Amino acid sequence: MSDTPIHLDDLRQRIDQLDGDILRLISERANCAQQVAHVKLAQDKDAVFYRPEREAQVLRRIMALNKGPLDSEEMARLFREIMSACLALEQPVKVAYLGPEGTFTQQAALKHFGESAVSLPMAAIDEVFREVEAGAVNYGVVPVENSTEGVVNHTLDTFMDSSIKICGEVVLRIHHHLLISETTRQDKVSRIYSHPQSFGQCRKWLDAHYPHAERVPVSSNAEAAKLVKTEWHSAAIAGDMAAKLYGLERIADKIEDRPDNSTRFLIIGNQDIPMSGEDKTSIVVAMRNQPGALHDLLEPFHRHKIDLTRIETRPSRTGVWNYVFFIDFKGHRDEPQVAAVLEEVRLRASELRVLGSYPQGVL
Ligand SMILES: O=C(O)C(=O)C[C@]1(C(=O)O)C=C[C@@H](O)C=C1
Repeated sequence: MSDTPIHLDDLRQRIDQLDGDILRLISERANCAQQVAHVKLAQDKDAVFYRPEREAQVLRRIMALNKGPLDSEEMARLFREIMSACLALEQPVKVAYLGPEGTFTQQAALKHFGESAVSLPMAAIDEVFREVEAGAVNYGVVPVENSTEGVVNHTLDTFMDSSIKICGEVVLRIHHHLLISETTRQDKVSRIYSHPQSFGQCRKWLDAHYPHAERVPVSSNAEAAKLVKTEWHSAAIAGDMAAKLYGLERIADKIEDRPDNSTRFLIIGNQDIPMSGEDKTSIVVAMRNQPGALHDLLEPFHRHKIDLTRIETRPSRTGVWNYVFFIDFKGHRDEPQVAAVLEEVRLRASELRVLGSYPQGVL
């Protein structure tokens, strides 16, 4: 360290200079993105502007290049927003999510697409699927599994009746808080509203701190936050977005039982996504009802050394789908190894649908 004193004014002058440079470079980048849009349109009048595989590559590269002092996730988040704004210049992306406003699903949508995306709340998971299928929005965001509470069955079931594709995934750390409004008598809380999954994730904390409060399940955490506004003896369990949206006070922070509590969301769309280099594939398979069916199904994955990341069984809802398995694994359907496994599985199964190959979540 040199002994020369550092002056605040000098540092601020340097920051002003750097901000000027950053501004110029971001504008140059935005100009490039506009030119990309022209090139895409010249190639195809129905060009798709959002390219998840490219976005994943950009973010991964930034994280690899980063030398600090900002941590790589923080840096990638900044670039996430720059890309989101650049994409909005090409064409604003419209995203439906499981609402209402203030849900974790909205937070996941913004984390994945950035703040420049237009996000639209839907009342139910099926509605998100329908809006995407109808082309009313470009993409949808739905929850699929939570590390504490397990799978969101409704999302998996909806895939069985739909031709929608999976275009991406995003994992969100879920922090729950106990929230009250300005009219709540904090010492008189006798009722707590939340989504059933959130009650499940905060069970031990509630047993220890509010064993006698009535737990009232509602359709979303945001709905819970809204209800608290009108009742002086009630509290809600919800996340930061809902707390901010309804102006509630946090009286207990991060009350989830497991500190690593997280939820995985899927990005759904009508598009096949090219390889990004680090991808996942999701399939749904129906097997004939016979002994050894599951072994037959999994054996090719084992032989080709393909890494399974999840397997779920759902009851079949038609005669054809005796056993239905939802399987996620590492790799892209265009990789020869993966293509070979899919071919083998197709021969053994009574039905196979590839729901999508997509970049593994980066942020
Ligand atoms: O490379 C592209 O295809 C672009 O449109 C540029 C860009 C970017 O800003 O880097 C913007 C949007 C896409 O989703 C991916 C990347």
